[in-house]
Amino acid sequence: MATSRRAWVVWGVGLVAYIVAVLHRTSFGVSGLDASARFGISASVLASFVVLQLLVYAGLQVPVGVLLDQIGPRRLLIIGAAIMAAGQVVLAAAGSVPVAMGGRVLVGAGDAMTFVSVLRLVAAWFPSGRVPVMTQLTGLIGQLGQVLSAVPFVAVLHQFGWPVAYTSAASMSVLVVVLAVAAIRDAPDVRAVPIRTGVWGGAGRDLVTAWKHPGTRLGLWSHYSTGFAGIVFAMMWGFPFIVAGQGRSQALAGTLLTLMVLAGGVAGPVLGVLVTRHPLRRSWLVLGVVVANAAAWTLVIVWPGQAPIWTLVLLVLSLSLSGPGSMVAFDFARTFNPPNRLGTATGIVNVGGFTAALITILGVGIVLDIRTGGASTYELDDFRIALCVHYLIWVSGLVGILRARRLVRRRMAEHGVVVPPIREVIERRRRHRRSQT
Ligand SMILES: N[C@@H](Cc1c[nH]cn1)C(=O)NCC(=O)O
Repeated sequence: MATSRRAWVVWGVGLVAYIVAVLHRTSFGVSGLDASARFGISASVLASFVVLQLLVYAGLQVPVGVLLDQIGPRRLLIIGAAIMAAGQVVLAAAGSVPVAMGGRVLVGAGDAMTFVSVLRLVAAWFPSGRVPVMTQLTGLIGQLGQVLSAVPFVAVLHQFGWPVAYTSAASMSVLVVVLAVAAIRDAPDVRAVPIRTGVWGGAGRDLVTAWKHPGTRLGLWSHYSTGFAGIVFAMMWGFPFIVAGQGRSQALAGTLLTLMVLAGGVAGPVLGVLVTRHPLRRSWLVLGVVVANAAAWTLVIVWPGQAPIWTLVLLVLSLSLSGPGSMVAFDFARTFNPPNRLGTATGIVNVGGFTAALITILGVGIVLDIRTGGASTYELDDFRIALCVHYLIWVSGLVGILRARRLVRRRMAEHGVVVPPIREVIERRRRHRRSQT
């Protein structure tokens, strides 16, 4: 299947929808100080907005995935954009914490519908060999939304104030609705992807079948183990750790976070190409990302006293693999499930990283609170202990990956596909190379 011009247009509009979703997702974080002043709230209440939003996002992934298989990506994307626009309008007008939280719930709900819809469009419109790279590019370019919230959104906020900033963010989603209505179709040949509009009876069965396939669970555990570390660092604890824990400047913290996004821009396409070239070795890519993340954090955590800058650079370079690594998980969902169950399977996979991030953000916060007795004056040693929550996720994730991988390989062997152990492959290649010299 060749890629048509229409495919690029559909992907382009889907991508704009995802960029705008990431803009909405991150807009509250960048207006934290203004939010504190506007609603008179403390840092912990502010953090609870992030937690609530992640909770709604993660909690809706499975129902949204099921819905995607029923109504198709075009409609779901449009509904998601409309809900996010409503959420940002509510926030623009909010004068109290409960109303503002209601706005964030709507944003989290609409956001939950966007990424899975775009991935479904990618799978439907692009040849399968191109899907891993297009998936990586989608995840990668989507993060531009974070830049849009950090720069133009903050500029409008400070120039024209809270209501104007949030209303203009809402208007971006109205634009997405218009573009999606005009340009998006579920698939090149709608009959090629059976969207079972109105057939809800099979949804529960699909959910069970998708879950029962070990390939879906391999995706879930892969997303869980790789995706969370980057989210935790970027959305919550990276900045405070560098500034309050490591005693570095805010400028350096900002530079390191930017470096993480830029390095992710290189890592994403590289991982996409590796997945295309070595589809039977995807789990090793995932395991490599987990080991790289854990090793870099361990180095920084055990370093006596303030860690040198090069270790912090190494940490953010390693964490830049987190987002792209988690995209490999969606490839498991895609290749182990038929198109009519892909939304459900993608939703299940996407629960992983966001749930793990939620647990870690809360866990680190709780340990910090216990250590400091609730005062928000954190020392390096407090962070050292609190950040160990990461290991719980890595260990449980690795167990999940290895168990699901064993079941996947057993199932593949039943269908005549035997994946030779990596040691055997390396040895075979070494012997082959020796015989040629
Ligand atoms: N892994 C992320 C996206 C990503 C890719 N590269 C950096 N981040 C993911 O799972 N995204 C889902 C979403 O809704 O953003």
